[in-house]
Amino acid sequence: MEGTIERHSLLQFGQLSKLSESSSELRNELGSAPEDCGEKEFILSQDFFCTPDYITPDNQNLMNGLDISQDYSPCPRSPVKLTTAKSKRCRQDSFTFNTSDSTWASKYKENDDDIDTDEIMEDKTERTGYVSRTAVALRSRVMPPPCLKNPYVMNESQTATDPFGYQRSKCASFLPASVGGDGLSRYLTDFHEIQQIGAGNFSRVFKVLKRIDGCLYAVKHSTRKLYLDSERSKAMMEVQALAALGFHENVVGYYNSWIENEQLYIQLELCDHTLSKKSSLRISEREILVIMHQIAKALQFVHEKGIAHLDVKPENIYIKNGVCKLGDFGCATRLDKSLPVEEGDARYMPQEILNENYEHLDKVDIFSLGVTVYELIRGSPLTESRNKSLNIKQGKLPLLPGHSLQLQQLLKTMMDRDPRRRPSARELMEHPMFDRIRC
Ligand SMILES: Nc1ncnc2c1ncn2[C@@H]1O[C@H](COP(=O)(O)OP(=O)(O)OP(=O)(O)O)[C@@H](O)[C@H]1O
Ligand SMILES: [Mg+2]
Repeated sequence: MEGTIERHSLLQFGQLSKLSESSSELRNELGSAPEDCGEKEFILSQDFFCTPDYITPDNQNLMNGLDISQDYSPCPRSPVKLTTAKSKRCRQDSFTFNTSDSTWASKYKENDDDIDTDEIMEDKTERTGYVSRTAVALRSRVMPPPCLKNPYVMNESQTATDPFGYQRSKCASFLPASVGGDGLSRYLTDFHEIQQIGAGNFSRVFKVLKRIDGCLYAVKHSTRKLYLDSERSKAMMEVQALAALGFHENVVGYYNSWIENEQLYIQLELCDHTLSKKSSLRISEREILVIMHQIAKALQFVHEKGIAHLDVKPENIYIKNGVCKLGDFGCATRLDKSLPVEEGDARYMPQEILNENYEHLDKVDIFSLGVTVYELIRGSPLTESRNKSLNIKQGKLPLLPGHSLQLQQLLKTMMDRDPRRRPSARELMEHPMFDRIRC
C-alpha cells in the first residue's frame, strides 16, 4: 500500500506540474478558493490535499488509467473534501498573534482540529481505513503556523542582511505540537543523529547530518515537554533572539527551529568545542586578546540590536575553525527592560544584577566577559567559593603574573563594581591594546 501511495503521489505531482500552465483551469477543477488566498498557498495545499491516500480505496489499482504522458485530468476529487470548504479558507486571522496571547496554542489546536479532525473523521466514518498517517502528517506540514510577534525585533530594517539568508529560515517555523505524536518525527526524517555533543540544564545538543544537504549541524532540543503556553513562549525566546539577531561571524549561526512532540528543536551551526575546554590550558596573552576582541565584537553587534546576552561564560562561547562564537541565547533579554530578566550563571554575574538593578544590562555582559577572561588566564574553572567570587564582584582582581599591566588594568575596569565605569563593547573594541593583534 505504501509503495503504491508513493507512486501515485508522484504521478499526481507530475500531473500538477503539467497543469501548472493552466492553473486557472486547475483551480476551477479543484474547487474555488476565496479571492484573497495566496496563489502559492492554494496550489501548495492542493498538491498535498488531493493526494490519493486520503481518498482512494485500498484495493484500487492506481496505475490503471494514470499515464502521465497522456492523462491531464486533475487529482481525483474527494466527495468529502467538497463539502468541507473551511479547510481551504485563508488563515490571515492567525497572522497577528502576539506572544502575550496565552491562547495561541489552543487556537492553533482549534485550527488543527478544523482540518485534521472533522474532515478526517468524516473520511473515517464514511470510508474507514482510507486515511494514512503520512497524509495527515504531510497536511500538518503545509498548514501555515501562527506567526508570533518577535519581541527582540525593534523594526524590520534592523535585521542584518545575512549572506546565507537563502539557506536559513529567519522566521522560526513552528510545526504543530502534534507532529511527532503520530510517529513521524521531523527531526528523524530530516536529520541523521551522529552523537550527543553537549547538555544543558533543560536541553541536549546533538551533532547531526542533515539528510537533504549533506551538511553537519548542531541540534539542541529541550528535554522537558513544553505543555504550557508560558513554557513554550519562554523557550521560544531563545530562537526569537537568534532570529532577530541575524548573521554575525562571532555569533553561533541559527538555521531553523520547530516544535515536535512538545519539545523545542533548534538547528544551529556546528562548532568544534567550547571555550571551557581552553580554561584548563595555559594560553598566551595574544590568544586571550584574540578571544576577547572577537567576543567584544559579538557583544557590540548584540547590544546594537538592543539585546543583552546575560549568560556570557566559557561554556557559552563556542569555537569553530579557531573563530569564537557567542552561543546559548537562553537568557537573552531586551536592553530597554521591556522583557523579563533572567540572569545566567551567578559566578559570572556582577553584584548589581544579583541586587535586581537592571539599569545597565549591556554592562552585565562586559563584566561577565571580564570574568571569563580572568578564568582563562587563571587556567582553572571558577568555583562557587563565596569569598573569591565576592572579591571579583567587588572589582578586587588578584594580580595575574606573566600578563601585561595593560591587560590587567583593562580587566579591572571591565569588572568595576560600578557598571557605568565599565567600557561599552564598542569602547572595548577600540582599546589600543588590541592594536597588537590588529596588524
Ligand atoms: N552549536 C553548537 N556547536 C557545538 N556544541 C554546542 C552547540 N550548541 C551547544 N553546544 C554544546 O552543548 C552545550 C549546551 O548547550 P547550551 O549552552 O546551548 O545549552 P544550555 O543553555 O546550557 O542548556 P539549558 O538552557 O537547557 O540550561 C554547550 O555548552 C556546548 O558544549
Ligand atoms: Mg549553556
